[in-house]
Amino acid sequence: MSAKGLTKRFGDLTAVDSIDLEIPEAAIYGFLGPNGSGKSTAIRMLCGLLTPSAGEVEVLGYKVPGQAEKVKREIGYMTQKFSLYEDLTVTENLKFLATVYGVPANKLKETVDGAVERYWLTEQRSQFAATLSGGQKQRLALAGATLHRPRLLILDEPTSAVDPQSRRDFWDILFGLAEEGTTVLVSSHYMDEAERCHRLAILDEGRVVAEGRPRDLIRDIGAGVVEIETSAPRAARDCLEKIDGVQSVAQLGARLHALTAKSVEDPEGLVSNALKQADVDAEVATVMANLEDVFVVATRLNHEQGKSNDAA
Ligand SMILES: Nc1ncnc2c1ncn2[C@@H]1O[C@H](COP(=O)(O)OP(=O)(O)OP(=O)(O)O)[C@@H](O)[C@H]1O
Repeated sequence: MSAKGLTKRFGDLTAVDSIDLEIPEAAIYGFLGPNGSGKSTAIRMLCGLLTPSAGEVEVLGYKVPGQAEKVKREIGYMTQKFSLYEDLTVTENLKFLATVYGVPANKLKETVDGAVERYWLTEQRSQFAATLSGGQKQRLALAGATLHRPRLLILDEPTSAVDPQSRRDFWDILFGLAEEGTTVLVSSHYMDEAERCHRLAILDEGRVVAEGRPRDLIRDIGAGVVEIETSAPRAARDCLEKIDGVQSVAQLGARLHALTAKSVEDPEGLVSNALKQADVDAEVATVMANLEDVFVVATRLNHEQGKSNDAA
């Protein structure tokens, strides 16, 4: 599927600003970005749920917005605030949804049983939805969103509020669906989740600021990444933020990551000398970037370009 010049304006606000995308089929494609960066709006336009202000989309062989109605029949959609009937059991929920999707009566049992098994809900099949754990509820919601075997599955921040194991289980299921040919669009602000996508677009203020396979984005970050381990992170940060060539300093767990400009030839030396001069005890090492670093560099560039466009 592809998008060209896709734009959405809400009054004065440009929520999605002329984005171009090429999304491979049968892959998991991620949208990563902070709150309000336009992920949901972009995804909703891509699958025909929201009419663009400008631009064109080609999806599942259809043109959007013209053929949006046709696309809608072939998508499964699950958002963070999925709704289940809490006072119906797992199988009753699925039976109800299958009926809504128009699964014929003689196929209902087979469809529901298949979903129960595939989404690891066999033990809970007679349990009321209200009594399921967060991860089980989420699998039930996904089972519901895929009962009609959609070719395109849209997941809008699907794994907020579930634990890491449930998140991993959920992703195992997604990989299975993609292998069978489903295209999955997923929005997230979790880096670990974004890292699992086959490809991803990083959005900032409605623009695509980086796009590609996670490992390529990491390899091509265009910045030096220096990891700092210290018992005085605040002092280290204060010191490094004043140094020319250091573009940003972010705390990642117990460590700091300093990102240095492309032009800096010896990032580790620069950081290490600055800390020594400021009397901050620290261990310093050059490390591979991670997606969070990529995200920081890409959004920073976007803001700098925005500022220079404003000044021009
Ligand atoms: N129907 C609407 N009317 C007016 N403004 C809207 C509407 N939908 C979205 N917006 C605005 O468009 C911008 C992008 O919103 P969007 O929901 O696409 O961001 P997001 O990246 O998905 O954010 P989040 O991670 O919080 O879901 C926001 O500033 C939001 O307030």
